[in-house]
Amino acid sequence: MAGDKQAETTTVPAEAREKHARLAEQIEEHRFRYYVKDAPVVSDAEFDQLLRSLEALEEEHPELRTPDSPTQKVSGSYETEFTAVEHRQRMLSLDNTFNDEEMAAWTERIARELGEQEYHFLCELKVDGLAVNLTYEHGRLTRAATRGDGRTGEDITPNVRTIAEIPERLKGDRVPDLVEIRGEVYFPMEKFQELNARLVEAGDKPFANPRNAAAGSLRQKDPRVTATRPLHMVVHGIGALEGYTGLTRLSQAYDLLKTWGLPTSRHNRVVDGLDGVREFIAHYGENRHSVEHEIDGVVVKLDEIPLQGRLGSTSRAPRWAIAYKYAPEEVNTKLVNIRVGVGRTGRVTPYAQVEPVTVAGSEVEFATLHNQDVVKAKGVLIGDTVVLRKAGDVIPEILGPVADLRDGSEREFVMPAECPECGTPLRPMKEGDVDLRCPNARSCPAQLRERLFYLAGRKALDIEHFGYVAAAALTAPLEPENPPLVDEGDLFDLTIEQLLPIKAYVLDPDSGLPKRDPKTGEEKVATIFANQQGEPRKNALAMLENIAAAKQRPLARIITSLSIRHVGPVAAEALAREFRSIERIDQATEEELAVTEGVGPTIAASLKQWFAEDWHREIIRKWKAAGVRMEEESTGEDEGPRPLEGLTVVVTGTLEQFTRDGAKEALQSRGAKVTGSVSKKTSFVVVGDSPGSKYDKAMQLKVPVLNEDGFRVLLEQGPDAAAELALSAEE
Ligand SMILES: NC(=O)c1ccc[n+]([C@@H]2O[C@H](COP(=O)([O-])OP(=O)(O)OC[C@H]3O[C@@H](n4cnc5c(N)ncnc54)[C@H](O)[C@@H]3O)[C@@H](O)[C@H]2O)c1
Ligand SMILES: [Zn+2]
Repeated sequence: MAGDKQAETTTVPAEAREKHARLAEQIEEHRFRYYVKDAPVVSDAEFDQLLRSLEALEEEHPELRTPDSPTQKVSGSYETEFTAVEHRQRMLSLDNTFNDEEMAAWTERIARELGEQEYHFLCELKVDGLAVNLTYEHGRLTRAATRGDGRTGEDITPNVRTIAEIPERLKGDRVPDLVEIRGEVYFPMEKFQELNARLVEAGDKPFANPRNAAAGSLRQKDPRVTATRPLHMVVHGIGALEGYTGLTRLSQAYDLLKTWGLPTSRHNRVVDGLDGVREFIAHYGENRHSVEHEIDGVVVKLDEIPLQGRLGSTSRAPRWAIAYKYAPEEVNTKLVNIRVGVGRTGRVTPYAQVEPVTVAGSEVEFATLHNQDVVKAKGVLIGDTVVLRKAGDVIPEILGPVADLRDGSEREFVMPAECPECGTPLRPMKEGDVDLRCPNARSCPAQLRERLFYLAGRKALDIEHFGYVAAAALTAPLEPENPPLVDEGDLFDLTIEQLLPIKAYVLDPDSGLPKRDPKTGEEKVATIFANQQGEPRKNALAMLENIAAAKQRPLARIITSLSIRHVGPVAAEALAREFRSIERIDQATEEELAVTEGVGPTIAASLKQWFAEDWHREIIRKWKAAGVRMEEESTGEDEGPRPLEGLTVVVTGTLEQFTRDGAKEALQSRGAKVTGSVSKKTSFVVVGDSPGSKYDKAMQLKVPVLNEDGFRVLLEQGPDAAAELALSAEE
């Protein structure tokens, strides 16, 4: 008994106390870098993780939860260059949930506390920007401040006045004597790179991400600088209110704010209960990138204002609202190297190799950098810690460097002057082009490998068992010395005897780099087409069979497979339809080509250039001799262009600009088949509002899903362009 008593009064173990102090200090340091310097050195997710650890520790040892713990405060208060101003009503932070369970627990708590009361949830987007407080007195903007520690913020009135969206005067004749408007100021993602480019050019530090850019832009000593930044605002709350009564629902208050001319959100939705909340969370989880600003989650609030008052707040956050955070799309990682790759058309593009990180559910090791000017504009140095973003299905990209972590060992990237694979001096294709190209189109191993890989791919000849490794092995093997293919010409004459002795690197399809043995670290080399006994592998035989079968692909696919610049599957289809043979395309004049529907002058010029190369003509000659289809019978009927031929499309939900029949007709007139149920054979599912089960089925079967914008792209630009916009569960 005495022992138990003893245990109860025992103070927190020294170890836990030290851990608490260490964490608290780290958190304060990060907050200072984030809120005062606008230059955090860890990602938000890492920061949230630290805060969560501190909370867990305090859960275990409640004595550690003192009022000045970082878990109990709204950010911190710091000396800054700005004048301090008191908020009339405190500005709070929000408690976070990270999964459905936590969200359900919160709604249960609300239900328990409110008992019989009727209530609604107001779902909003959690705008990724910085919080500001606008004070309007008799309809006039008299002050704008940052959140600060929630009681005292920084006076940024002149800066906020430069934001066009924020009214100097509220509209309408019934405005309150005084009102505090809370909202989020954000910097649009698409303008972000422009800003960093300008900063780098002027010798200033670039921002790590758009949120820091918003905060840094707003917290400028000179408001003329702020005025040059494309800042926007979304209103998400009301603080003090005097001389106005009768507001009972927050959703209605927003309607009112809108009539006063304030920038309210068009995404808010009032729902009845947890199911509605879940739907909202799911919807914006899917459509995160069709919103005009970045979001890091959603915020769920009790809509009834009197009930908000009844639930009250803690020192840090209201009890009547909660944030739900989506999986982070930004992580910090190290930029290990910048490499250059050579594409199918010889374009040489730098790309980033980073320390592998998991982001948005997948491991990322490479990120695109487009060209040497982009590298410069982003202001990243090799060796930098960088912010890497992977948004949805988009290719990972580097946002910017964490400049504060530099130690002087970082170095600038220098674009090579020569092709990394064939040594030919690089040059722009045309004067004024930013992109550099390797002009050695025929035998640059990189270009040939990429062309073959494309030729065998789904968009062109669709040759199974002919992937990246085979393409590399056939064009640049380690043995024998002379590769079986020096261009595409001999593709259809390959024999198994040629394949068996080939030794080559086993390549990683993502990077094109040799795979390494995890134990020895050595690059993996293998006989690609033969087994250890020197007999043909099954795949090799299947590949040859499939190559032979590909000779009879439709003419349009044969044209596509030639990798003629600008001639993708859609243009190839148009050419095949109009000319019906390679020979007739060759013989057509540039004018004839240019006036062909779906072709146009750029493609016409490119075709003429292509056919002017002897080695290209030689490919055609060899293919023809090998029995590749070079012409197509006319079907006789004049059908007009059918760019969607062969596609099966399902339309579900309500579209804004099309009736269901209208959508169907638009598809059918372009040659697509429209069906009512989703299967693995469906090419696209077009979804409008409230799509229902077909949408779920599409996700389940990994069929590409298009929203209305994507649908329009499908109609106007064809399946390839639309596929890039498709949402899919693939990952
Ligand atoms: N990387 C770092 O070093 C670092 C340091 C400190 C804070 N942070 C990050 O800063 C963020 C801010 O932290 P926080 O304490 O303000 O908490 P928070 O961002 O999790 O939530 C509170 C804030 O959300 C904002 N908000 C956006 N949309 C809203 C809406 N519709 N309704 C109500 N509020 C809305 C408000 O400004 C509010 O103050 C967090 O994401 C945190 O990870 C990062
Ligand atoms: Zn080259």
